[in-house]
Formats: sequence, C-alpha cells, structure tokens
Amino acid sequence: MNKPLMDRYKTFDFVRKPVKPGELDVSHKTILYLEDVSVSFDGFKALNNLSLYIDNGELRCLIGPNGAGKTTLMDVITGKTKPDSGSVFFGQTIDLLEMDEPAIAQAGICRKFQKPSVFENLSVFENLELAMKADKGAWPALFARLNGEHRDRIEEVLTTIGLTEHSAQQAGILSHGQKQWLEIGMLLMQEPKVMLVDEPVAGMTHQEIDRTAELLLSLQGKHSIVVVEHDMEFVRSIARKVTVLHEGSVLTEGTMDEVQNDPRVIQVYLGD
Ligand SMILES: Nc1ncnc2c1ncn2[C@@H]1O[C@H](COP(=O)(O)OP(=O)(O)OP(=O)(O)O)[C@@H](O)[C@H]1O
Repeated sequence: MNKPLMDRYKTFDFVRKPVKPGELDVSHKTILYLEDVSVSFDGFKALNNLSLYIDNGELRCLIGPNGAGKTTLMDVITGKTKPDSGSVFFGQTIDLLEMDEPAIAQAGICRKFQKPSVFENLSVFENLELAMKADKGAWPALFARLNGEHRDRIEEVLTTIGLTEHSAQQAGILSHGQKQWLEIGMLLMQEPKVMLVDEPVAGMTHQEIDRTAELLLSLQGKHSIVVVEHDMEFVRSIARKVTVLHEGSVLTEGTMDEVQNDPRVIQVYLGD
C-alpha cells in the first residue's frame, strides 16, 4: 500500500493503531492488572494473593477495615514496595515490577497522599506552574517564561478544581479543602493516566466533601481513579464499583448496596 493511502486508512477506527513498545496499551479496557500479589513484612502477609483489575477511565473505591492492606496495595502500584510474588501490569504490556518509583510516576501513575503538601509560600497559580514544570523534568527551565499553551492549561486546571478566583492567593491561607483540591490540580498538571487518592475527604466540611465528590466524578473517564476512603457516605456518593479488602485479599466487589448488604462485609466491619 502506498504511504498516503495507508495514512488515510489510519483515520478509520476499525484500523487499530499498533502500540509501540513501552506505550500504554488499554485495548482490552483494563489499565491496571494485579494478579496473585503477596507482600510480607517479617512473615506477616500484608497482601495475600490479591488480584484486582481497574478499567480504563473508571472511578474505583477501595474500602476495608484498618490493616486490610489498602496502603500496601497503593505502595505496590507506585513501586514503593515490591511484592514477594505476583504480577502488576499497567495496560497490557508495561510491567510495573520492572520499574522504580520515578519511572512509574513518569509513565502516568500519580498518587495523592492524605495530607496536602502544597508549597504554602507560593500562590495557587505558581503551585500549578511548578507541578507542570517539574513534570517536564525541566528544573533549569523553572524560571523560564510560560508560553500561552501552558498558561491555558493552568487556567483549565484552575477551573476544574474550582480555584480560579483564588489563583493569585498564597496557598498557605487556603482552607483545608481548597489545599486538597489544589494538590489534585497539581497531579492533573502532570496529565496522569491513573490517580491514586488516599482519604481525600478526611478533615473536610460537608460542603467540601460534596465539592470533592463532584470534582472526582468530573475526572473519571479522562483518568482512571482509585480512591481509598473510610467515609462511607462519601464512597456511596461517588462509587460505581467498590472493592472491599480484608486481610490482604479482595473480600468482595460490587455496588455500594451490594457490598454493604454482604454478610461477610458486615462481619469484618463489626467483628464477631
Ligand atoms: N513496613 C511495615 N512493616 C511491618 N508491617 C507493616 C508495614 N506496613 C504495613 N504493615 C502491616 O501490614 C498490614 C496492612 O497495612 P496497611 O497499612 O496496608 O493497611 P490499611 O488497610 O492501609 O490500614 P489503614 O486503613 O489503617 O490505613 C497491617 O497489619 C500493618 O501493620
């Protein structure tokens, strides 16, 4: 086939673009695969043959009692902890166990910890600017002028996180909720494929919790999001699918109603 004709064919959906080596392949709709993952600390199994699959673009909530393994699971996905056994893939082909933490972040898996860690002395805008430039690996260019495209991107993220009116305000004087949204915005500047979000609404007011629910719902589809949260009312307000962890394994998965009515879930939450 001559080249121009081939190029024209590429514009049709039915001709699947071949995935280059190292490129994310979500053609099977799954973006994260964890299979038979085990992690031991001094003989204690924090994760025990855990298998979990996250769809591309979905918003998944992860719940479970204290010590169930939620944090360890996040640590495995981000490369902080390497499992003793099992496999962890990003899309069809990218083996996360062969990558270190910075490489995994660079590939598009970002994590937001519970405590906000914004730069308090910088403005909201400058925090977003810094997040973008740091992502480009361009520390020497940190003080270079922003081009229009970058400025537009920051404005877009400001709108998404609802902080446009606070753009020039110093981050240190934002409310707790606003700091959390700014930090989500800082992740968004890096255009993540997967966002791991740890207890986003801890310490928030009811209004802030509602706003956070709206924000996370608005991000699904464009990003795949895994939220670890203890606030069940909040989980109910955002979750399509909930995964319940217990003793390092998946106990059950389903809608919030399904898992809340599951006798095994009631048992692990209430004890015997
Ligand atoms: N570095 C470590 N060394 C020893 N044990 C650990 C370590 N990290 C986690 N654990 C243990 O592994 C188990 C799972 O811990 P993990 O923090 O993953 O649970 P969690 O579901 O996140 O709990 P929480 O809801 O309380 O944050 C716990 O029993 C914990 O004590």
